[in-house]
Amino acid sequence: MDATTRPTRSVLYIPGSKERALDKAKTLPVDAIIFDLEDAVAIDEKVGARDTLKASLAAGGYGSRMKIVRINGLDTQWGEDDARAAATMECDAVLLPKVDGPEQLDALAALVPGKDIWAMMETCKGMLHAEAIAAHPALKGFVMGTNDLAKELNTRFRADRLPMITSLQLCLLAAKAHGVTIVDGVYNAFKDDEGLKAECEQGRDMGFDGKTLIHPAQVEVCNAAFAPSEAEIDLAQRQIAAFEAAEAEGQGVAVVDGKIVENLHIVTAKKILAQAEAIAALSAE
Ligand SMILES: CC(C)(COP(=O)(O)OP(=O)(O)OC[C@H]1O[C@@H](n2cnc3c(N)ncnc32)[C@H](O)[C@@H]1OP(=O)(O)O)[C@@H](O)C(=O)NCCC(=O)NCCSC(=O)C[C@H](O)C(=O)O
Ligand SMILES: [Mg+2]
Repeated sequence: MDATTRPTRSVLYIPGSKERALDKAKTLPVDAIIFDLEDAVAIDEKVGARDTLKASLAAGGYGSRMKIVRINGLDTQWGEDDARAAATMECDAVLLPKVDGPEQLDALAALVPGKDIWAMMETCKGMLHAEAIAAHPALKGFVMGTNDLAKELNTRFRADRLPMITSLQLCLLAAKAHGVTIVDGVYNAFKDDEGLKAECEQGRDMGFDGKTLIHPAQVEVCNAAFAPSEAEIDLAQRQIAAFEAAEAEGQGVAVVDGKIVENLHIVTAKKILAQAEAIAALSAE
């Protein structure tokens, strides 16, 4: 499973200070976990959470779930020590909050040599510098921070997210242009399955690779929304078969369900099948 097919449908935040939640996550069918040292951890617990988290990651048990550690900003009193601690943790990536520009990633890269870096995209400056941030050589993923973004923009909550569509699109454009994974922001009302489903579907329609979550009850809805559906898998298989048959007859175009199928559609079809296989492999673990 490579970086392009590794599923990131569901990305669950876990407060790095909560041992019970750290243990619970080992049993949840999430594709990735953000072990949080930032906003989910109370000020009095910030320093202790580093040791709790380091011990939990060292003990293992998270299987093939991607392990991402979110540190505090480097401009806070905890950030640099968090980064030095994260550099020694059993994790796949370090996530920096409130990234305004690529120079902050340079500073983090010097503290966590060899680790992949992910960026929280949640400030107005970050939106305006999204392309330069995505282009950073250590940067492998974007996480939308829609709560902080709403705060900075002074938007009101709307189910259609119209006030932040431009920001979401700017980050999507930057991520796709540089082959970077991008996951959507959290849905705060964690008992509202219908609202979550609608926002997941909107995120999938827009091109997000997955969504960040705050509670185990959100995982199932999210995994379903960001996995290829049976209809999509069936269509992809028929497109590939039809295109191969057309090519064998010297044609460059096939027709499936009344719609043309060209080489570019086959690229998408093969990606869908690869994603479905990768998800099936995870489920079989
Ligand atoms: C929201 C919560 C505080 C609710 O917690 P709680 O009241 O304990 O929920 P439940 O009693 O329903 O929990 C049932 C069991 O599930 C475990 N649990 C709960 N949450 C998690 C979790 N996130 N990961 C793993 N396990 C979890 C409980 O321990 C219970 O287990 P058990 O007793 O064994 O059955 C809580 O869900 C929570 O703290 N969520 C995370 C909040 C968080 O991480 N916030 C920061 C990230 S959001 C953000 O910052 C986005 C961004 O920066 C932006 O700007 O938008
Ligand atoms: Mg935030």
